[in-house]
Amino acid sequence: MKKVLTIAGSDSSGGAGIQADIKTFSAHLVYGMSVITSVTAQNTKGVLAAFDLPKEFIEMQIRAIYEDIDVDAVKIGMLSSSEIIKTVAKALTYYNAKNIVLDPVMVSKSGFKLLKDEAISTLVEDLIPICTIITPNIDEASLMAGIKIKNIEDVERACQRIYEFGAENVLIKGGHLDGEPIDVLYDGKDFTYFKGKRIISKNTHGTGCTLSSAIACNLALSYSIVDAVKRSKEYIQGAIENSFSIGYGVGPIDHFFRFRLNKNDE
Ligand SMILES: Nc1ncnc2c1ncn2[C@@H]1O[C@H](COP(=O)(O)OP(=O)(O)O)[C@@H](O)[C@H]1O
Ligand SMILES: Cc1ncc(COP(=O)(O)OP(=O)(O)O)c(N)n1
Repeated sequence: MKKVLTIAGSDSSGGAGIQADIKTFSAHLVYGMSVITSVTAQNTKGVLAAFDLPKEFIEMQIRAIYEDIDVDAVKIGMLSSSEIIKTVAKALTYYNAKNIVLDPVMVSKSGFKLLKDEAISTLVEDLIPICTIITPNIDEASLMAGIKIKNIEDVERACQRIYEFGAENVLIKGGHLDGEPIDVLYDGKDFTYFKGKRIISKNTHGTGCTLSSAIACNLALSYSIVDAVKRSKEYIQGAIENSFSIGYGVGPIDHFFRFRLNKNDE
């Protein structure tokens, strides 16, 4: 059984963060584990508050796992401060962690800041260089690359700029550009384009968390980077197609659509 770890924040409403990651791991039939960095009070309407765990306790959780269990891949999500980023980077370097997938979570869809502005440079300097792949959305890529992204040419330039920070691969997600969602992968040499079909749905809570977790699962399952992204893109497409409403705001996607015999299964 492959073993995959998420280091991320908790979403009380279950659509994003640790909860989305663990659901994705289960749907990929890998064994899921978690290191919680922050606890958010969150629902489909937005994030009410976030409470960071002490860095010593985050380090202790990482130690508990790596000193006992062989981790096949690790996905990193919400790390809200420079202090937490440095703690995670140092621990993963110490344990020689492999298959590191970084979703550089900055702001929730509802507009709540999940990463302090002053910590972006720490993310770039301390964490990106140890990552197998980083998966920013358009806004996150714009901020890191210092490029206003409006089209695919801008996406390609941003990929190259972020690659220079030291990640092995850069995947810029195209969900927030007009038209069909195209995600662009750059490995320092070639660009690969992953085209999706835009689904008109208000229920897209946790799409970024889910895509990065699926990539971690597929890397753990020994797929190449290109195949891992291709399979994860197919997975997110199906999960959004089967998204559903709970609450009054942005509802979740269906992590388990492949397991349902028909659409009316509860
Ligand atoms: N409406 C949509 N229809 C189909 N795919 C989408 C849609 N919105 C986002 N995606 C896909 O979901 C993944 C997450 O993308 P994105 O929404 O850009 O990231 P984030 O959730 O981090 O803001 C990407 O693979 C993107 O192409
Ligand atoms: C605890 C926590 N982590 C990450 C996010 C952001 O999730 P993401 O999939 O990038 O997008 P939205 O769910 O915000 O649409 C979050 N909200 N909470």
